[in-house]
Amino acid sequence: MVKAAVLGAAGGIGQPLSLLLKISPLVDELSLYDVVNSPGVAADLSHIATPAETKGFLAADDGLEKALTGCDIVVIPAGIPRKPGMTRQDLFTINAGIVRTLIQGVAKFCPKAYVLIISNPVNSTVPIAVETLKEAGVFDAKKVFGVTTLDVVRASTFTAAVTGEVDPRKITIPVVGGHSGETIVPLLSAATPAVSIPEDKYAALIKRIQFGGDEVVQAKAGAGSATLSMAYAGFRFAEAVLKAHKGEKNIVEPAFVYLPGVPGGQEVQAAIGGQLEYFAVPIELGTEGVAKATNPIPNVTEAEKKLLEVAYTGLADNIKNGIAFAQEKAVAEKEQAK
Ligand SMILES: NC(=O)C1=CN([C@@H]2O[C@H](COP(=O)(O)OP(=O)(O)OC[C@H]3O[C@@H](n4cnc5c(N)ncnc54)[C@H](O)[C@@H]3O)[C@@H](O)[C@H]2O)C=CC1
Ligand SMILES: O=C([O-])CC(=O)C(=O)O
Repeated sequence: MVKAAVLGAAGGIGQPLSLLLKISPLVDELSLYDVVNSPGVAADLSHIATPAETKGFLAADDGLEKALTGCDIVVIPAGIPRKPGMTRQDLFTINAGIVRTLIQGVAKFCPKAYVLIISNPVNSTVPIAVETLKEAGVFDAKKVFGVTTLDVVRASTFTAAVTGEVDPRKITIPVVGGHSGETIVPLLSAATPAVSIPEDKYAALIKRIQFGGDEVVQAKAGAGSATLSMAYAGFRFAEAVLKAHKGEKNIVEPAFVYLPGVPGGQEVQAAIGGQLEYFAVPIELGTEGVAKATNPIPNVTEAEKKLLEVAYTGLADNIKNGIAFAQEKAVAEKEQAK
């Protein structure tokens, strides 16, 4: 029996993501939680003739507790999206608190669940989640993921558009680092199968993958950011976690993880200079989450080395902000409780 929860289920990502989970044979029970409209979304989805029992919960009447109790996997797309002119870090003020509160719920009601964080800025919300779980004494690094799959999906799509491959799914490109602008590092040299990008197209392709989110934000012109492609990507990652949980082998997807706590993470940390505790790398998934983080950068090109250097600097700041926020809140809460 697998129980999944979507927190932020009534939103632009939450609704199509919940639809994909509802029609997945990997899910037996589906909890939809939001501060608005989740019972409506749940009633709608519940008419679909698939086995997953679907229920909606609001904050009132212990909704978060009811949604999360017994959950095996929690996917979190709660929080505000960008408008044109904003960076993902501009979302921190509001989304940091939302993620912390929801993770406190996870710590209390389903501490052993896989936690998939979509809410931006991922480079900071994941450290917030980790600090919050540590504070509650229930942190398992193997089960906490920042979802960067959309960068991997975009890398396939945009690279295929350059090489002329008609099916982008046939191209796999590791995308490492973080999830915003220049912290996103596509390693085209490690593509499988190998791809040949004309020199005069390389910089534009990298930029398009790094700033793919902006394309959607601008096209939606104030009505939000990527939702449908993100629902596809979020489901793809959730499905990978659940398939590996059931014992399927050789499932590898990049995700943003806490390196000191996962198998292989310390080697990756050393390979990226020893400073950063968080980094997106290809993860081999197993029955208990991360089975192994793999070092994706043993053979990077000079151009990729430069991209990585820029990413390290940006990431360090984003991570620091997330940790500081969670730690300050924890101290303030303890003071208040005295
Ligand atoms: N990791 C990634 O690759 C991507 C991340 N995102 C991020 O995902 C987040 C959600 O984006 P959208 O779905 O487009 O936004 P949206 O505004 O359409 O939906 C967000 C939902 O969260 C709900 N919400 C707000 N506060 C909540 C709380 N305390 N508890 C539960 N639910 C709460 C809202 O009621 C709303 O239904 C944004 O932060 C966005 O930047 C978006 C695209 C890609
Ligand atoms: O660009 C945004 O704000 C949403 C996002 O993370 C993406 O589309 O990659």
